[in-house]
Amino acid sequence: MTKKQSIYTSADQLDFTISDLQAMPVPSEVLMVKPTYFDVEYVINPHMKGHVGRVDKMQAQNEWEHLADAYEEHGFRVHMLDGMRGMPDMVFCANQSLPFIDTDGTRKVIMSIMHAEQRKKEVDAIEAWYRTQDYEILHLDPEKVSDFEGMGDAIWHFRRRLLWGGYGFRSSIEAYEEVSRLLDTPVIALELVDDKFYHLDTCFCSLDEKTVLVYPDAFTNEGMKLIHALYKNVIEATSYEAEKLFAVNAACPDGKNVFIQQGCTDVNKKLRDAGFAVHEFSTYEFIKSGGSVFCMKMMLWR
Ligand SMILES: NC(=O)NCCC[C@H](N)C(=O)O
Repeated sequence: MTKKQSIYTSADQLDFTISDLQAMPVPSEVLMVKPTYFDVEYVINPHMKGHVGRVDKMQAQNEWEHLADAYEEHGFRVHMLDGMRGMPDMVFCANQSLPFIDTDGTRKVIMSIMHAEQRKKEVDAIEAWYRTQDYEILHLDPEKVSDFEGMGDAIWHFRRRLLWGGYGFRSSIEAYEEVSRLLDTPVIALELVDDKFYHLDTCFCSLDEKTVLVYPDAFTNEGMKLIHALYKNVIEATSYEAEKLFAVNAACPDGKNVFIQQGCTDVNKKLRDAGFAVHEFSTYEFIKSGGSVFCMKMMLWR
């Protein structure tokens, strides 16, 4: 596909369909950061309010282990990185980077520029791990980009070279000009309008090439038009399940199996009706910090 434009912010700019885009392999490995030092120590999103010092560490460890086991049971190799003292949010390892595989098989990663001061030092810790993994490491120009929180906001279309990029709270739209240039990939930029859905991964879950799970009120009308223009099936979560159960912060690592927080009855029925297998997990301790299944891992290519 010859790209006329790299960043798309409205549906009338679209000059391609999904089938015009190059294919991208599905990741086969997962990075998870152990929750040893996970806690709620500060408030940088609305979900953390009232939860400072209230994490049940033992329960968090159990929840994390069940999730890690599930990736292994589904055939993914899981890299488990030690958490670090003083970095209570490092366990949300979707946020410090955006990995990528090039058309020639080169593995690259763009390191984040965290918006929250409290989380900035996590990026060096994750970068040090990528250095042991033969990834080409790329950095955004801090003169041009103030913030970009990796796969919290930048989500690959399943199996296609197209990036969906949320902006407004933790990442700025300028980041996507840089990301698009560095990865030579078009980006659909979606403005986020509700601070309870401060990362794209709280309101947009790419399930397969044709299907996405969203919480519509987190987007502008134009954003929803873009989503409907490129996805045949748009599954919508209710406000209760999206906000209280983080239903949309689910993960569908293989286009078939959806890993999701327990109790999302309405979304689960819609997922099953659409042909997906649903696997429920308790992530209540992590929801206290504003995260759930999706942001507790990073998908990687081997
Ligand atoms: N949604 C995500 O991608 N990550 C969850 C991050 C939670 C963390 N307490 C934060 O506010 O940055």
